[in-house]
Amino acid sequence: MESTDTTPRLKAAILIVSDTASQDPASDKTANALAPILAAEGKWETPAIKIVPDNVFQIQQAVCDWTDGPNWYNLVLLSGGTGFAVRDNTPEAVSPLIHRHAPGLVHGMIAASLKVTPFAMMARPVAGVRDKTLIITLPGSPKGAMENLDAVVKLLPHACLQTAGGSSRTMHAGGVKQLEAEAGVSSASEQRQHDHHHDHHHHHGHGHGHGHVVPKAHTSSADRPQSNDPSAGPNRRYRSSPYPMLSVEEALLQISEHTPEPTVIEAPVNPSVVGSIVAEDVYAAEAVPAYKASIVDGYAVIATDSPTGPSTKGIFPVASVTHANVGGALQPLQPGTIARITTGAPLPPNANAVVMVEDTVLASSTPDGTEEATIEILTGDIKPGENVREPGSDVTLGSKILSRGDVISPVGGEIGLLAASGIRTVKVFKKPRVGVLSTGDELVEHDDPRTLTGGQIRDSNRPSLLSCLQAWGFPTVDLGIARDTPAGEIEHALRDSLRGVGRASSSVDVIVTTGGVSMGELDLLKPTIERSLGGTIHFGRVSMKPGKPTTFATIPFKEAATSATEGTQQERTSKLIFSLPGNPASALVTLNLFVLPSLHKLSGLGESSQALATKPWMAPQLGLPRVAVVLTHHFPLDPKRTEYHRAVVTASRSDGRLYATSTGVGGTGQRSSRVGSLASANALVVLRPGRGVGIKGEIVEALMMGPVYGCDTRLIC
Ligand SMILES: Nc1nc2c(c(=O)[nH]1)N[C@H]1C(S)=C(S)[C@@H](COP(=O)(O)OP(=O)(O)OC[C@H]3O[C@@H](n4cnc5c(N)ncnc54)[C@H](O)[C@@H]3O)O[C@H]1N2
Ligand code: MOO
Ligand SMILES: [Mg+2]
Repeated sequence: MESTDTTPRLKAAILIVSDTASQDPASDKTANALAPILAAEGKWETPAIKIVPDNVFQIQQAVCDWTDGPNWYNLVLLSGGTGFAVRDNTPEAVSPLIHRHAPGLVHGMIAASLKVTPFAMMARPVAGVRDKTLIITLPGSPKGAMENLDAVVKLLPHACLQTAGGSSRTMHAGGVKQLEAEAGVSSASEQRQHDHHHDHHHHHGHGHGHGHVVPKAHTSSADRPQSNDPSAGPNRRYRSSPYPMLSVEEALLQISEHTPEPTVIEAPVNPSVVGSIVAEDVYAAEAVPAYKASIVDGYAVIATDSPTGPSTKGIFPVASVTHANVGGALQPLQPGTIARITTGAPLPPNANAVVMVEDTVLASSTPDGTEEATIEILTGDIKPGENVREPGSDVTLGSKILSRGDVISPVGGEIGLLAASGIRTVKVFKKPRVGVLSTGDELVEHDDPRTLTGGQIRDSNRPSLLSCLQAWGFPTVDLGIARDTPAGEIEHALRDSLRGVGRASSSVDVIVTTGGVSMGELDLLKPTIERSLGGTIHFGRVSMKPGKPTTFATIPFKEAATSATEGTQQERTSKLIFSLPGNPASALVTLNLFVLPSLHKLSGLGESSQALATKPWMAPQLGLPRVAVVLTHHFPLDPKRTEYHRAVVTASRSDGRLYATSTGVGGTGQRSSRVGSLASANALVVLRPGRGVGIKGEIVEALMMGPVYGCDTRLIC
């Protein structure tokens, strides 16, 4: 049936899910069987076709390529992987992507297949809407796929138009009745009854309620807690967190275990490499100095050790002049003459020492009066080698100048050494790129000039977290604000940042989000990570104050890696996501405590142990430096959670110790909503849980977030 109207055609895509066909595309017969069924309707463009293996992540990525972003398709059909075999996981891949399920289509397809074979009972199809795209899974066999598509194909244009936001009035005018007639479906009112009848198929709650068994941390994936299903509604949400409460140490261990090894890049020797860790020992490409050089401004002479040799004392003709950067070959110095020389300039051949200009006087000038003719040297005990740098005496050609694990510090010493030794590029560990996303319906850009209304608040987490990350030297991407509603906005923002589209021009390695990790019905991060992105939450609660609901997860991710020998190839990696609490002090404290060590590991700081042999006094340190501090007053203790109390640490000049003073005790001082508790703070004082207070004068551990600027004036410095 050829279409005679001129309305734009709908876009369809077919994803063949099959390990076999992905190895041998010619073995697939289903795509070619399905395309003519769509073509016969006259309403579809020629479908796009792609083949992937039975791999959840690859299926999801292929579907999202067709549903997300500006080039979305009206219809995505998947074929294969819907049965009971172990590798059949298409429904598991597609379900989390669906925002609104369409069980009617599923019933329709199964009913049609049951007329042909009872095996239809073993099909597990999924259908529903993601954004503006209708997604339907079909069986893998050409025959089964055709039967299923035949059962629903007449409805699809109408369904897709509604999905895409078309008005039902214009669509009705365009012939929904005709479509219904063609499809042989019931009238709209009958359809409503039908839907109602089958409504119980919506919303599969997981049945975890109060009193469910809380699994032990990280035994097996089957034991892992599962987040709330947000679509189940607030009356079905958990009333106690399913995530085990980890200690900070256990949480750090999880982070260390799941943070990938650092990757190596070749970087130019310039300020952009500061803060990087050297990945391969570096050997001097040039000697420093490359020639015999003067250390002072004066006169190059021929000195001798022999008591009977000629003295350097006396009047000598100035035979030549050498400046730094002298061009061409130097004339050898003749015995009995001297050569004027500047600091750093090469000595002429035969010269072996330099007399400082301060140890000489002018004896005579040239006839025109402009130049030195003879100079009197006042000292007779100049030794060979005096005031001379031998070639390679600062850096020997080929000697090791930096070791794997060394930090290229902002002090400038390492950059200087590399530059001096003729090193133009250096192998370092790649600094991770960090994306920062704020979540929450209440958030307003901090610089929005409008007056806040209702429950609106300024987004203070994003600027504060981005500033902190940049100050640590990591490249950052501002991922903006994702709203809790409409559903899917957080998921889209996370997917885009992983794929390097939208605000992230290239893919980020680590995502930091704030907000939405606790127990509220709009706390969507955990379910989004687990259910929509197929991620694994390694912890979702930590026994600490502030920061209790801090969440750490990995998301499987496949990215193209280019290898010089094999061209572009696919490589499986995972990305890290730190979902920090929304309370501003909690967000900043947990960024310092949990995100920094992971970024340090990704940057190769853990490799510094290699450099330890040469620097035994320096233990490699991931995360904030730990020091001992003396409390200048009583600090209240939390009975249950370890507290990271924001404090100003100062150094005493009199006893050399560090002293900690709280940024605010009592009242609202350390409240996790009060970001002001971090203003002026340079340390987190670690207070283990207990009764009463940490007593004035007690020595406790503190984590240094910033430099020690002041000395403690109350402590006699
Ligand atoms: N029933 C329970 N409620 C809460 C618990 C709990 O265990 N049981 N934990 C509390 C703790 S502790 C924290 S911390 C917070 C964490 O909250 P969420 O991570 O879920 O964050 P939100 O609910 O989205 O927001 C909390 C708070 O922070 C403000 N916020 C959010 N984003 C920003 C931002 N970008 N800039 C500034 N402020 C932000 C938000 O407006 C809220 O006021 O949960 C407790 N609740
Ligand atoms: O643990 Mo929350 O971060 O205190 O308020
Ligand atoms: Mg919340």
